[in-house]
Amino acid sequence: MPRADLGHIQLHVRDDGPRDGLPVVFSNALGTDLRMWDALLPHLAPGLRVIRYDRRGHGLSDVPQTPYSMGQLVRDTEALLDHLNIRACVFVGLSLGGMVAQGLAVKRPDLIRALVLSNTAARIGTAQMWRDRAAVARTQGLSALVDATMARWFTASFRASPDLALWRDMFLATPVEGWAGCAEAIAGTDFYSTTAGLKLPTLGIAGERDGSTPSDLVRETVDLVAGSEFALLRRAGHLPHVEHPAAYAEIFNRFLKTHGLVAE
Ligand SMILES: O=C(O)CC1=CCC(=O)O1
Repeated sequence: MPRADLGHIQLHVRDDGPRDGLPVVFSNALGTDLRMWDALLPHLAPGLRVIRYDRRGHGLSDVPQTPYSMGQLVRDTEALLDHLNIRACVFVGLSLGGMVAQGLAVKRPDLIRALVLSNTAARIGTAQMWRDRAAVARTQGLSALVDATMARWFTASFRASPDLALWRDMFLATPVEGWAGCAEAIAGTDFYSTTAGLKLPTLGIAGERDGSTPSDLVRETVDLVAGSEFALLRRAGHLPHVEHPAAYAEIFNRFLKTHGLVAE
């Protein structure tokens, strides 16, 4: 299914695996598209229905006129899951995707059975920082932000490898207005009080060398959810599933098994 028509927007989506498998929805980081999960998929437990999508303003999805709000990003995802007739999914959100995960879990608990908050937080950075970055993107282009972003996302050894090119290219291919609109949505987001009210199986994952959402920040958010679990990946940055896909999947698969979501 290339693009889902949700009425107010068309989003690029991939819906793979058996229709009757446990639905697992992956929600991307700012400046990435659904290919960001490619390396992880071969390591996931068998039999899952895997749904990935490009957020508004990213990848092959529509780029509506800005401003965007977090409420709109959550509504887009809600509409997508309703469109695909998905209920009780495992929702994996990384960074901005993890903010959407928190907002969606509060708004539509019927859609989410278990939550993975990866390299994310209830509030990321400061509002001014995101507004400043959005202004730089609009005036100078994403090329003015790419080096600093790669340094926050990846460890030095990964940055020295040929694999970095894919991520630079993906970031630079993001429509400027889409990136800036989503950055401004992050600027206006503070989920501390609402995330603290969540009651569902929740796994937090952090990277030891994450320059965007340091592990202590991720842990602080994950600890808001009673009974949550937390895992730290060593020698990993902001996208630990890219640098260590097998280790990331092992943590995820174990979480699914512990909660009886897949067979032992
Ligand atoms: O761009 C960054 O530093 C990291 C980031 C914050 C939100 C997101 O999705 O990526």
